[in-house]
Amino acid sequence: MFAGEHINTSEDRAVLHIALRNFDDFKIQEEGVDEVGGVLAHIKEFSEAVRGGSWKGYTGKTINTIVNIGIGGSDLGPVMVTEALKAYAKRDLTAHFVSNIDGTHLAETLRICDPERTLFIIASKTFTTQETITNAESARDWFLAAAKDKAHVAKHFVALSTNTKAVTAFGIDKANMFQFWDWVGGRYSLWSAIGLSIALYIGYDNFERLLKGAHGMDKHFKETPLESNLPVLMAVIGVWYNDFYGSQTHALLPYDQYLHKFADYFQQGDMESNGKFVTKGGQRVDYQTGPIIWGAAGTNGQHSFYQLVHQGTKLIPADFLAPATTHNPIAASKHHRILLSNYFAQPEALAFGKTEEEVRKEVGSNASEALVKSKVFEGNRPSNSILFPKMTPNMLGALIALYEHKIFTQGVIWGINSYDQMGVELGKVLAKNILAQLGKPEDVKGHDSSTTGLIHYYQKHRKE
Ligand SMILES: O=P(O)(O)OC[C@H]1O[C@@H](O)[C@@H](O)[C@@H](O)[C@@H]1O
Repeated sequence: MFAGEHINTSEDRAVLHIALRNFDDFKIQEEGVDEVGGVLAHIKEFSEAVRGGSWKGYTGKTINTIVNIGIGGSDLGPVMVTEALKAYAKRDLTAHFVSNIDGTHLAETLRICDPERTLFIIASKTFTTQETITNAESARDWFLAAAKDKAHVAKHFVALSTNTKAVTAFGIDKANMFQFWDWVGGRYSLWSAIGLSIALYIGYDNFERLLKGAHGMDKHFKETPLESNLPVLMAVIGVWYNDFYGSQTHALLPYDQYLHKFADYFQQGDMESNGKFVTKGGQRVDYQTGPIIWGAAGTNGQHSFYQLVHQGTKLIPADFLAPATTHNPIAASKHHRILLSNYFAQPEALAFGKTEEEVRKEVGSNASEALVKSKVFEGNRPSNSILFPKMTPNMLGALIALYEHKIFTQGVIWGINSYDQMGVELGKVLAKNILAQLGKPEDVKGHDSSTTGLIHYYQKHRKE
């Protein structure tokens, strides 16, 4: 990775998100790497103009709302990071994220936007993603219904993409396009121009601190001996439980409300990277690869799915994450102390459980055998605890990079390509074919009886 080799073999590409946060330490040769600084300067200049109020909308008003339109890697990173670093946000600037093709997502967002004061950020590496382009076109129609003149689009639409041709064809000025490169994978792109909404929301200096935090982890990963290398340790522990204990999933459990999108983010980061059954050499693997990633912010999960984690029949390794200091020490930090006492208690309970003997002592000799058994915790359930000083931009950068390199290391051990995503293609092709058949029942051809029946039902019952 650090040598710029084309480790994304199926697409013949280098994998260089590390170059986006390099700050001149590593020597990396690849086309575009020397343009990174220029794009960062563009992000800085633009975000400062919008935040400072010198960038004006078509009626001369300042921008108070940003709407990022993107999906997958062009959405989840900015969503997760802007939530995680809300404590650093410019509170008079609201950020919305529209991703779903379901018109409800855009319609409900536009309902609370003022066209005179809204900036749309069209985020798409390829600029061909159906959801994003359709949402962007509808947002432009909504904007022009108020602004009338197409020339005003330049003040309210910017693009983040590798595809200059498609961006200019959409009508966005080249000057308002923020470039990145094909060696940045979508799910590793929040460090690139895709992070523009982050810079707008928390300020460029904080965005740069995020990059520097990640860079620190990159150096740790590259230079630290394996036995004390954090991403490597997390990777091999994960492989151990996944491949030798048959655990199917891995839970991400942040005890920090600001990290409530962390599991969603790494659901794509990990599952799209390592959800592969074929090795780089084209062999079907005869071992398990990427786990199912899921989770929720503590303590909410405790009152929901932890029952199964503690006493179910599945082994669920989990990461518990928490900040020692909170940004919101309300009630003299009483909330945070309660939160952290739960954070400390859960891994302990999972590891050591509660024996039958302990239960008997607790319930007394009159309790039924069934009651005694139901209160036993077998224990020996594994978890990692990650405790950090505070949720700062720098810390978040390091934390994200830690997981990125864990995923990379696991991919290497499993011999798979963590940087393509062929598995998302089939559904896209089938949906395109079906879209063209939705008009009349007689157009519906070439499907199984279940699919044909469903489409016919829709055609009979739709009211448009
Ligand atoms: O940024 P664009 O090109 O719109 O892609 C958005 C997303 O598309 C999906 O199909 C996946 O391939 C993701 O990895 C990607 O992040």
